Amino acid sequence: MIGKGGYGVVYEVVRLNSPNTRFACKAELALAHNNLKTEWDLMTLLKESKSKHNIIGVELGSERNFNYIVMHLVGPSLADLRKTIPNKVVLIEKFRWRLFIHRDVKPSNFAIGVLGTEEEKLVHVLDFGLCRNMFNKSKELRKPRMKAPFRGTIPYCSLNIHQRMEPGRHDDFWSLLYMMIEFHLSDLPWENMTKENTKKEKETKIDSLLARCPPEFQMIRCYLLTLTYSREPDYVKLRGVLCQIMTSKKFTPDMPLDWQVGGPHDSIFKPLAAVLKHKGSKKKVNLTELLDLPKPGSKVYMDSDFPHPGELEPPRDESVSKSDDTIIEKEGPPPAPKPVSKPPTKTTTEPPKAGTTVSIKPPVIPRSTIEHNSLKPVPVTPVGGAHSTLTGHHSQKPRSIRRQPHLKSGNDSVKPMTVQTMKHPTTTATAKIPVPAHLTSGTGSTAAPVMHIPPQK
Ligand SMILES: Nc1ncnc2c1ncn2[C@@H]1O[C@H](COP(=O)(O)OP(=O)(O)OP(=O)(O)O)[C@@H](O)[C@H]1O
Repeated sequence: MIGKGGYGVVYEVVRLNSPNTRFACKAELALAHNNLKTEWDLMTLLKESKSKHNIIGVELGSERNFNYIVMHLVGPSLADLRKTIPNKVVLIEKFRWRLFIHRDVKPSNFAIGVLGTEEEKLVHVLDFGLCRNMFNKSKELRKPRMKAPFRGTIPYCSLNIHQRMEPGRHDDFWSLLYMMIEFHLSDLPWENMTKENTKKEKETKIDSLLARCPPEFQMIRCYLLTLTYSREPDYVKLRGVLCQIMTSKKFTPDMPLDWQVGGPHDSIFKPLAAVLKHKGSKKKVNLTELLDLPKPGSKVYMDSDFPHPGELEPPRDESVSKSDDTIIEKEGPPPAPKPVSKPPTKTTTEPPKAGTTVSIKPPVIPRSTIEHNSLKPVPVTPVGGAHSTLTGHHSQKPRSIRRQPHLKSGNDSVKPMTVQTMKHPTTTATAKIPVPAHLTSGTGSTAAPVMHIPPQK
């Protein structure tokens, strides 16, 4: 297991007939709304852009009460890196969304490429389960809903989202700004607070936090305050300000990154570098080309280029929708998983046919010694492999809220989980999947979920 989110688990997997090539497999309990299908559709769409920052999906499938995606493996997330690197410096590369908003921008949803490969210089965006298309079929901006259900992760969501306003493109940038503050100052004061207290802190602490950050952070904040749902962010301007932070810190694209050989923390990361092949490792990555930093003499953004809070009241968003093409996203408990008809009684020890199965555990290198018998933080000792979770503190990460199961109680903590064992139908491989308690109690099925990855067509 290499990652765990609020709704599923991510494993490093290998195809049995080619055990040296590793992939990642994200598995989730099948609910009425298949988030992994949304994620898959986005991956497919992004593939067209041929951006090196995309994660390539290999297979989408479902088996009994699980859905899964097999995708290219990446390295540690920025959340993992931040916990590992003492002075917590991370570079943020460019990214731009044209049609979709992510709605869950946070450090654990960005990951560098596999350590020790060319892609360790890239940052990939993960987890498209909450993405939303801002445009309808006629390519018009969808009308904002009067009230939008809470989606995202409390410490990183914007104040608009706290107020249940329709999330827009600027809200992803607010989350990015909170992330940048966190990286710069080591933490956010509201990290473990309730939703209500987090909102208050975000309202009252932002000035004092920004006073301790590079001046460009305040510029970004002032600019974001002028944006609304329908006002498209000026990506060139925002990128210009981000690049300016790089230049003012004297970072250059050819500098070794913190985790690279020759970088300030290579001794921590060297032992974790890739020892096995993974898909995509042959790509060459030229950061100078990719970052395309402004040439000397280009515009330098000043404080005066941005309105100050209070100087420009952002206009309220225009009309809200009465009934339009907006997908109705309900807030409230998710439906119980569909009852599963009798689990198969047939167990066979026949060897799997070549190319037809994917093992749940990589048989080549033992990664960690996690026993998922509770959701308490489990110490993980990385023992090798291209990717490492580094700290193993998955269960402490702030989790995304999709269809929030516990809103009525006003409690923002994550629901406890129980463990179900996934048995591979044709081999003896098993893996334990933590399952949120609200999905196993009551009318839900208690049958052990079974995961079988069908042959690739
Ligand atoms: N392709 C991948 N390769 C390697 N690790 C991955 C990959 N995809 C996800 N992970 C790891 O698994 C973690 C959880 O994945 P993801 O965010 O997609 O799950 P989630 O259930 O949607 O989580 P959350 O509730 O926190 O949003 C990530 O932070 C990352 O460390």
